[in-house]
Amino acid sequence: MTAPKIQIRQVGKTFVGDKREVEALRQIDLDIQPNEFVTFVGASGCGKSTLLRIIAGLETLSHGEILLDGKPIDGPGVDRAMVFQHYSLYPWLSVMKNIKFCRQLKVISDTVRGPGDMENARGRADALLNLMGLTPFADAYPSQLSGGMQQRVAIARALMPKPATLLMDEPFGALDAQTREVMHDLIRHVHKLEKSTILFVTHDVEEAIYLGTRIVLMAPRPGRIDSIYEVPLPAQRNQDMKLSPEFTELKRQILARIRETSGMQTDLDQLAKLTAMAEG
Ligand SMILES: Nc1ncnc2c1ncn2[C@@H]1O[C@H](COP(=O)(O)OP(=O)(O)OP(=O)(O)O)[C@@H](O)[C@H]1O
Repeated sequence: MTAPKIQIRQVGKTFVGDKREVEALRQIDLDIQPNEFVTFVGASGCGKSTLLRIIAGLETLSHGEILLDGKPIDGPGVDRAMVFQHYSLYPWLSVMKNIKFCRQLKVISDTVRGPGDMENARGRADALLNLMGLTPFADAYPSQLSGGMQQRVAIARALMPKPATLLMDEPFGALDAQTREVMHDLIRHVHKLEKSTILFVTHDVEEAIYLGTRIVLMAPRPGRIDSIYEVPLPAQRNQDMKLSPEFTELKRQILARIRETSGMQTDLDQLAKLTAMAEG
């Protein structure tokens, strides 16, 4: 059996403010295998983004440890790339320059690399542009692109340094339903092609099932893992699978569990009681 890509051991995170402390994560234990596609769902505030940010090295943890390829994470690295909901492209750079930007930084910072690497970088940038269907827009600026296209540029830029792990925090949250479907098939294709390990946070349960091989459902106050679901779909997916009984049953189970863990059910019950009282 292969060693896990990521080992999350007893991880806790408490944000300490002037007036109060927030326990964003408590006792998170999870192993993620190389080339897995794990999706994270759960009520708002259950710590999904915090966990991703800790793995990215953008946030420190308060307890426990996270091992990446057996070594503790001690900051950001080119082996991990993060994609956010807001595309955060450089508006003054063309599509091609946005994609190459991160790679250039890596090349400049790495004295062992020479001009040959710049050639490789150009080849990879061209290949990524092609993969994302952006070749005709290489010289366009972000403001000239739709939201879906901007997010494709952001994904291409994240993939440029060949990160083994891709951390995606609601990357398609701002896109319309049709564009999201296209992006879903694209990101599954990227996963297969690049053999990356993907951790993907979403509020959309359908998205979590369609993309993931495993779904981690988190619960809030404190943020913790509530349950883990294996997705009963084949590796090769298509949009029609969303209508299958396995898919709809899993979606029903997960939505019900999110309602239970978020306290929304109690709110709805109370609302129903109040409505009944008001009606007489
Ligand atoms: N920098 C911070 N300082 C203080 N509290 C924070 C900080 N970042 C997150 N939190 C708190 O930690 C908890 C978890 O937040 P986090 O954003 O990780 O949750 P989430 O599950 O991603 O939420 P959402 O689905 O709404 O994006 C929340 O209570 C949030 O208010």
